[in-house]
Amino acid sequence: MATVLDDIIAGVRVDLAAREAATPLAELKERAARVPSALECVGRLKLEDAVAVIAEVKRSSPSKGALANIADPAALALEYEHGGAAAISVLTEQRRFHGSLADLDAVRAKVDVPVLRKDFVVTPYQVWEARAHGADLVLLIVAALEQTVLESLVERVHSLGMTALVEVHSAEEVSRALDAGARVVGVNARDLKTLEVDRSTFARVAPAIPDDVVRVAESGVRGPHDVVDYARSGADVVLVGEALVTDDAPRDSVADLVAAGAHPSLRAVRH
Ligand SMILES: O=C(O)c1ccccc1NCC(=O)[C@H](O)[C@H](O)COP(=O)(O)O
Repeated sequence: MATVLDDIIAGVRVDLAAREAATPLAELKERAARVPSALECVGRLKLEDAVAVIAEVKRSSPSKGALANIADPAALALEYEHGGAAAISVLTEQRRFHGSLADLDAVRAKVDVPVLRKDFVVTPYQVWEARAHGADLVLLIVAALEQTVLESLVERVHSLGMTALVEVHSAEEVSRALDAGARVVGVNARDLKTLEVDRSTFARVAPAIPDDVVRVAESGVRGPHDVVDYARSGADVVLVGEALVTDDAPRDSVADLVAAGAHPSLRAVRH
């Protein structure tokens, strides 16, 4: 039986075919050559004494439906940046998340911190698109990719100067991510088959991620206490969407998460 992830990817492939027909790869490559180089991300995400926050621009989701009417994604991203976000995640998938490459362009033009293209990337064309639209980071989901494809996509992301955020759900997938050359690994608490969020997934899976790799806890952060819990389980970074887009004061909320991640009581845990 097809999973939610399978359905999402089927739609992504249809939309991708239309974009490939409209914009040849050669044109994308020319555009990619004209945009500023990708920002270095590993150092900005693995901080000495604090948990970094990646704040997400997320209008809608398969699990919750419509979340927020984000008329100006760049303005929201700027609020996040002013709140102390280390990077901005922009969902570019259209059908289920109501995102777009135009959102990525708008955010890229507004903020100075790294920008993540958050999508269901299954071909090199989408990696070139990410770079052509100014992304610094690209999400690659292990569960969505054969190992040889994952390896070639990680290689392509890194060869274009970007950083792959390789998403896993189990220790076995961590091995695959590391074999593929991941330097940043995200453990998603959301099961992409059932859409259930289980925050304890991070604590189970993170020990399989070596210390020199950036550990990202994705999904399920409701507030500062979840940042603290993820940090105690070894997170270097938290990636937060819903809690921020449904908040009236996203800048303050990001600042609260950043402050929680920098709390002195976490220093002993992180050393
Ligand atoms: O959010 C969903 O419903 C979803 C469903 C299927 C695949 C991916 C999905 N979300 C992508 C994400 O990983 C989250 O947007 C991200 O981790 C932030 O999560 P949250 O803070 O819980 O919104």
